[in-house]
Amino acid sequence: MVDQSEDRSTVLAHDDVPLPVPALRWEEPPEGPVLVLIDQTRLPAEEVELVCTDVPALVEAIRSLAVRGAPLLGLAGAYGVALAAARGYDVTDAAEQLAHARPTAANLAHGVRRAERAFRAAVDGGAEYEEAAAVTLAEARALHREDAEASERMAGHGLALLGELLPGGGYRVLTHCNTGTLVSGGGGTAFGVVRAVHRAGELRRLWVDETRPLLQGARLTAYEAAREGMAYTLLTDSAAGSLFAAGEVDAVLVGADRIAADGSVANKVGTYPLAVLARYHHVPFVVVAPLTTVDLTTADGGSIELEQRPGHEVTEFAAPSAPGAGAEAGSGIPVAPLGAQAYNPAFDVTPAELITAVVTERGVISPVTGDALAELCAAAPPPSGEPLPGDGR
Ligand SMILES: CSC[C@@H](O)[C@@H](O)C(=O)COP(=O)(O)O
Repeated sequence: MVDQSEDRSTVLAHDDVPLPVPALRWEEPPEGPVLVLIDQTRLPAEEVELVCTDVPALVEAIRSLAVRGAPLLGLAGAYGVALAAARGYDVTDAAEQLAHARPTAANLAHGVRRAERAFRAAVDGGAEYEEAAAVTLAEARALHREDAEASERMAGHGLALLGELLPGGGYRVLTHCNTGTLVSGGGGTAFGVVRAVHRAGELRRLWVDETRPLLQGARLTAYEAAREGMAYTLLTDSAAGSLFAAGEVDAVLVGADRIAADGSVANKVGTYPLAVLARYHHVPFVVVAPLTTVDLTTADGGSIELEQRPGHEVTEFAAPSAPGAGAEAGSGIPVAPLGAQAYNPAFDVTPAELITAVVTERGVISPVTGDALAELCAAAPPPSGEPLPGDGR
């Protein structure tokens, strides 16, 4: 399969409209179905669409973070399988490539396996190939709708929770990474709650961690906050401590990439230090995530595979919005001596005991324990909790 991704080089004309600009959509031009993504590596300087016509192109978009964030990775995975089916590629091979494109977000393998199971069930049930492809696409669309609904429910639960934790309103919320419309079929996870707080007139300030090294906070959350008309302030990740010490943070809201059975949460690197700071300063630390992020097959935080990214993301500054910026060592501006070693985990793990509450579409867990998580999932266990044949984890 040849990488046929195409930079449509369209600067989207959405500057004057609030998000949601769909971060991902399915299109069926005469040449065949495609998955259209907003290239998140080029935001905020340019809103450029990336058109994926095959699975290797989508895998590359996932690895390069053109498409990113746990819930959106789930959708990309499911639509990727649908794309493989619709274009007549080997679905099993496509599912393997997609499921392992990045290791930490539970949603990716969940979305892939859900679509793959739908395809298999259709084929095993005697469906013609085209019909099975249509079933697979319908499954991806169903996941998309469910994710949008989950966003809405989490926003409602999160808003109510903040009202209980912090009576009086007028919150100063600190967030990390990017968790809004750009990562979801709907309004997002933690940022979805922030938006609900803002729309309720209760957001005094959004503190946005820049989120080193790839600046998802500075480039993406600030972009979403600006479009929502929020009062927001950007800070370097290392400035968070002094902000807590000054009493300027009322609550921390973050998303999650994988929640283990013991309630430990893997999220963007830098989340764990915020949880430690929040505990020391008696500030609520709240995780917002759909049940597709819960992985009951991973026993504890120590068993979560944490993606390690290339050192050049730390030793070089990528020029924002240059096509493929930062993708290759040597393509950015060096900020360290040549040959410097860099430690660059993409995620860290926050233990359950540091988390005030986990907000899901099905309700809020607080205190966060493995038992409470299992109970929440028990009514209808999240599909991500099922063993995933061939998932290799
Ligand atoms: C989008 S909700 C939670 C997480 O996916 C988010 O906080 C995050 O860590 C994303 O990491 P990224 O490496 O940008 O995909």
